[in-house]
Amino acid sequence: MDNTTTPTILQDDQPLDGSTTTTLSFETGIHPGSASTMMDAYPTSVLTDTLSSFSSTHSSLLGGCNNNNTTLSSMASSSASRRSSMQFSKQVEVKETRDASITENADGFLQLKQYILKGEIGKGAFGKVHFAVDENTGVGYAVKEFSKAKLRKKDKANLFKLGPRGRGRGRRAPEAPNPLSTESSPLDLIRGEVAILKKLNHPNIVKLFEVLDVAEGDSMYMVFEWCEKGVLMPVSLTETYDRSLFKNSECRDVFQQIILGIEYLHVHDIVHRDIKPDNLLRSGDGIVKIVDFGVSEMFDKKGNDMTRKSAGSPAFMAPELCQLHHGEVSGRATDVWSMGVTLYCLRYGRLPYVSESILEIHRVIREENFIVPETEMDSRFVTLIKRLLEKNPTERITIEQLRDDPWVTNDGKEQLIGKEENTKDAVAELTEQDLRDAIQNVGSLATIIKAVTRFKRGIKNHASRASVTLPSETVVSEKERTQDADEGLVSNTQTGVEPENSTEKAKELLASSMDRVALVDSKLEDAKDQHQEKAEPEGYPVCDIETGMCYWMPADKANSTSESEPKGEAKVASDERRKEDTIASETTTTTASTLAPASSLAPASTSHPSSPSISPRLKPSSTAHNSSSESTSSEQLNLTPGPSRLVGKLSPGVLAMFENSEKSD
Ligand SMILES: Nc1ncnc2c1ncn2[C@@H]1O[C@H](COP(=O)(O)OP(=O)(O)OP(=O)(O)O)[C@@H](O)[C@H]1O
Repeated sequence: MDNTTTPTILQDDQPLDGSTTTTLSFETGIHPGSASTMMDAYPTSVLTDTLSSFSSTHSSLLGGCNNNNTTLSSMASSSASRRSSMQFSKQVEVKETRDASITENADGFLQLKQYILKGEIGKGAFGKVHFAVDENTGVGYAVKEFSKAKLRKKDKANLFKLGPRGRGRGRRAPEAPNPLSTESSPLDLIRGEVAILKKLNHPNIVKLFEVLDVAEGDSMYMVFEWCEKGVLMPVSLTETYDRSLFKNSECRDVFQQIILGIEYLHVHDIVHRDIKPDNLLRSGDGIVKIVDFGVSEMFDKKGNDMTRKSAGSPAFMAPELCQLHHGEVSGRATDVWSMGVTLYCLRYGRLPYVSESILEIHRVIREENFIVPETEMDSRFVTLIKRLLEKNPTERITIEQLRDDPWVTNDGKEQLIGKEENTKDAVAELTEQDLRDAIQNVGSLATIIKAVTRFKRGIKNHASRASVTLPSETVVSEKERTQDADEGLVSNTQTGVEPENSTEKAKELLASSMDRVALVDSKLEDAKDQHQEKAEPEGYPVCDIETGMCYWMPADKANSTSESEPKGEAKVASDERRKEDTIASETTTTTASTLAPASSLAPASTSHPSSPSISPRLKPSSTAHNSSSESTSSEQLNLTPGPSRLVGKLSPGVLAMFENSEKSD
């Protein structure tokens, strides 16, 4: 850890670099209406050739940009208003467009609906960020592009890491059924993030206006409020340099805005989990905007913020997250830690903990203490930063306590607006209406119910083909629900089943089953890749969804139950994954004892403690789902179960049914 740099600590009105002129202060006007606006606002590294090519020739278009927030106001007035009352804008409806197209307009710019993409202003992990102007209104936006392929890959990786409930960008509570994750549209890959952003209406949180999927091609887009002044400050993860951008008072003002934004999130049971200067942008009038809710989490139970998940940037991660198998931690407390690291960066221009490698930085964060430069003269700041970067999360300062902190309030002279006013303007909980809207966005309710019905029918048909006996109670209720769903919600009411219950159940089942299918698909894809590389004999991958192992099944061994010795297996599931619920546990309670006799089904012994139950997936001709396989026995279907109760649940029949249902829907 470097401790050689010694930032000069300055009084309230002095810039931290000790200079008398401010190079990038909030008062420094970045004037809208010319391409140089963006040149000033963004580090040159993120401005690409694309941008420079349009800057001179098309400045008129940019000049037409009519952002409401580009009126520059002084820092003093905006911070004063933040302390008395804040301007909460009206909640905007987030539009979803699923069949957008992207074309080149007469001026040579790409056009996405009414948005003219003027140039690249940044790069994210999943694609570029463009500056765009609405051709009708002249308002500027930041349009974030996502590669669907990259998102899918990440989503599948998340399935293994987190289980089906914790997938996607932006997550809902793990225990909650997630009707938003049915992935019937590519937009569902970002639905968690969209669902969170839809709920939020706060001056310090970036606004989302529209999400668009371009059916042809790999891209989809999120249209955000344009934060004209770009990132708050660039932070190097390895360098220890002094970068003095903020006056002491500016530093306080920025931190106050971060507190207000995070308080708003926390009160509404959302943790951001990736607070860092990179994710803090500024609008034209210097208002701090928290962005990037890609790893954020929304909790269903009021006040409960315990999570097992790790997310965020290593240098900003709380010590309790910097260890394997860390168990449940408070999401709110981890956000507060990241705020502490961010404040340290703002004040001293560098990170409190630096290291060349992730493992090392985790160790440093866990075990070492940061250094407060000797030149620091404000004891209030020293006390505050120590309370923020307190290693014990239960002793760490809370947002509530931050409100009264002497440095934050400048000894009470610069109080924050009240908590009630700050947090009033949000939809705190997902309502029934929200769920309905979300479902309508991924397809009509009828389609969902149809898909669930087909799925359940498939399970039942398959179960009977595999000599599986469903417990009578389950069979009856399955039958009832199937009929209900077949006949629509009206007949649900007629049969005494509450529509909501039935719908909820349907959504839950569909989400769970689609998760399961995605899981198997992704495992099979990995296994296929591996074996293609090794030039294995003709065959196909099979997957044991119980143990999470994938195997290569040579074609000639396909029907031989005694030849199912795995080889070349790829271990793909974690212990956590194995603990995840299963389709069986939600739909039927098939047990090993209800399966066909072990003699006809049991595989040869394997090197694994739990012998694999192998379900062929999209197997070529001999066992593919076709009319002849409809009536085959479990043996012919190559259901080679171990003790798993899941045998037969994800066989070709069920999977093919899903594929067909996806196509037809
Ligand atoms: N709303 C916005 N207004 C202006 N510039 C933005 C906006 N959003 C992003 N940018 C620019 O694009 C860059 C990349 O942003 P983005 O959030 O995509 O990156 P990221 O942190 O890698 O996120 P992710 O991991 O979600 O892709 C930012 O650093 C910023 O320069």
